[in-house]
Parts: sequence; C-alpha cells; structure tokens
Amino acid sequence: MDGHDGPASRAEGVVPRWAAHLAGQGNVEVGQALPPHSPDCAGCGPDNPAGLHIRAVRTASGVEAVHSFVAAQVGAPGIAHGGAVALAFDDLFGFSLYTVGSLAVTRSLAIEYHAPFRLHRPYTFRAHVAKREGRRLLLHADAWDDAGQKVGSAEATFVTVGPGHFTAGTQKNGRSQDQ
Ligand SMILES: CCCCCCCCCCCCCCCC(=O)SCCNC(=O)CCNC(=O)[C@H](O)C(C)(C)COP(=O)(O)OP(=O)(O)OC[C@H]1O[C@@H](n2cnc3c(N)ncnc32)[C@H](O)[C@@H]1OP(=O)(O)O
Repeated sequence: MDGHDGPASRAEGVVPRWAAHLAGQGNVEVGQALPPHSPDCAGCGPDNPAGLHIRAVRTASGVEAVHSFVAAQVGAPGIAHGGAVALAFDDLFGFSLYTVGSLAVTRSLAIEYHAPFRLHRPYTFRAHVAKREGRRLLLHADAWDDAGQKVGSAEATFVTVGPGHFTAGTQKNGRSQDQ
C-alpha cells in the first residue's frame, strides 16, 4: 500500500461528482439511475461484497429503489434484520441529496416497521426531502411490498456538511458550504 488508497483518498475520488452537483451542474433527469455514494458504500457500493447493492433512480418528487433482502441480511428466520432495513432507508435518504444538491449526513434516523420485510421479495422504497431548515434537511421515506402494502416508514434529519467532513480523517467535522 502506498498510502494513497485509504478512506480519505477514496472519498476524494467521488468529490468531482458532488462538486458538480453543488455547482448546479449535476441535476439528474426523472428515471435516471443515480451513482453510488462510493464504490464501497454498505448501502449501494458495487465493490462492497457485504453491501445491499441498492440501485436508486430519480423520481418526480424524490428517489426510488426496488430492493430484495437476501440471506446475508436475515434476522429472525426468513425476515430481514431491522438494521439492514434501516440501512436501506438511510442509504435511500443519501440518494435524495442528489435532488437538492447538498452534501449532508444523517444526524437522526427513526424507522417504523409496520410489517416484516421478508427475504427474497421485492420492496419499493421511496424517499424525498420534505423540508429544509437552515442546515437541517428533514426527510421522509416509505416502503411497500409487491402487493402494495406499506411495510415500513422512516424519518431522518440530515445536517449539511462541507467536503472536508469526508476527507478530514481525524478532524471532527467539516463545515458546510451552505451555512
Ligand atoms: C465533495 C465531497 C464528496 C464526499 C463523498 C461522499 C458523499 C456522500 C454523501 C452522502 C452519503 C450518505 C450515506 C448515507 C447517510 C450516512 O450514512 S451519513 C453517516 C452517518 N452519520 C454521521 O456519521 C454523522 C455524524 N455526526 C456528525 O458528524 C455531526 O453531528 C454533524 C451531523 C456533522 C453535525 O455536527 P455540527 O456540524 O457540529 O452541527 P451541530 O451544530 O451539532 O448541528 C447543526 C444543526 O443541526 C441541528 N440538529 C442537530 N441534530 C439535530 C437533530 N437530531 N434533529 C434536529 N436538528 C438537529 C442543530 O440544532 C443545528 O441547527 P442550526 O443551529 O444550524 O439551525
């Protein structure tokens, strides 16, 4: 290892994409697939063998992903672990940042589990940014099974940060460009 392929440089590798969004050049069309947060992201990174490999698209009001949980995410037999479901919601919230062009991170996340998420069944997740209050983004998401029953909902507060948040390593927080 030459010291240039650690977490910080992996984050720097995705800076140009977000920089384009922050400059207003990265708007994505409705129906267009959104790029993963990073190659190794536990939610959507294609290079993470333990990840969910979520693929999200832009919708008219936010973002959407159809996802099936697999055996690696099991909790009780046949049912996805609640933490894996929370990961799916959190990751989709991360995708909804593309709709507002801000860098932000999860400050709080609350999940309602209305019914079990069964393994190997497709669930449709939809998320959107409901409100912005200063640095706070208030987000909402729902998930439905293939029969149209709502099985889960989530609310999150994200707080905007600057690019330094992802590259600073041991530094506590990057400061937001939006402040
Ligand atoms: C170009 C670079 C490329 C980078 C390339 C990677 C890109 C990809 C990005 C997306 C990726 C997504 C992926 C999935 C989403 C994760 O997984 S994000 C990871 C999990 N989350 C974290 O690690 C966050 C950890 N927490 C922190 O770092 C810090 O607490 C934070 C969130 C940065 C905030 O710290 P801070 O900057 O000191 O802000 P603080 O003063 O505490 O609060 C700021 C504001 O929020 C309010 N607030 C704080 N907490 C709350 C709360 N719970 N409820 C309501 N309001 C609150 C405060 O009152 C304050 O409001 P104002 O006074 O400004 O009006």
